[in-house]
Amino acid sequence: MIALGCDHGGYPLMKEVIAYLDAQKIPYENFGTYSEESVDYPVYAKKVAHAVAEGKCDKGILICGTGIGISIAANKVKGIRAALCGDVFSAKATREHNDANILAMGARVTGPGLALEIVKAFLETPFSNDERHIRRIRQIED
Ligand SMILES: O=C(CO)[C@H](O)[C@H](O)[C@H](O)COP(=O)(O)O
Repeated sequence: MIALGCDHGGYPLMKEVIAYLDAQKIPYENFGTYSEESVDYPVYAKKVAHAVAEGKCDKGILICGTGIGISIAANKVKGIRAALCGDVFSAKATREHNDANILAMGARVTGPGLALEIVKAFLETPFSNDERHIRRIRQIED
């Protein structure tokens, strides 16, 4: 189950992400927002981060205008490793190396074609389980 959240700046891209998940039959829970009416991104970052940190959802996708504010907010929740990605290499690497559990993107930065490739890479790439990466993740947690 994928937890979804965005602000008004991220909403146009979130619609594309939802269409992609529907087409791929990937289950999700949408925590909003649900329109382009102005809202505050920390509200949605918190909902998605808690759903992931508490194990109700396996991973999350957060989108705001740049992806910066919403990823900063999500990373305040213990157990969350939110990665702002604007390219496929980073999306793959953050799964393999950081075991990132939330993907953040910027709808005013990244176009929909690339964004969906980033989503695909993030959702399909497993954590490497490499000892050095496990050690570093533990250091982040500490
Ligand atoms: O938090 C952000 C910047 O780091 C996001 O891009 C927000 O979506 C953005 O700040 C919203 O801006 P707006 O002028 O209120 O639309």
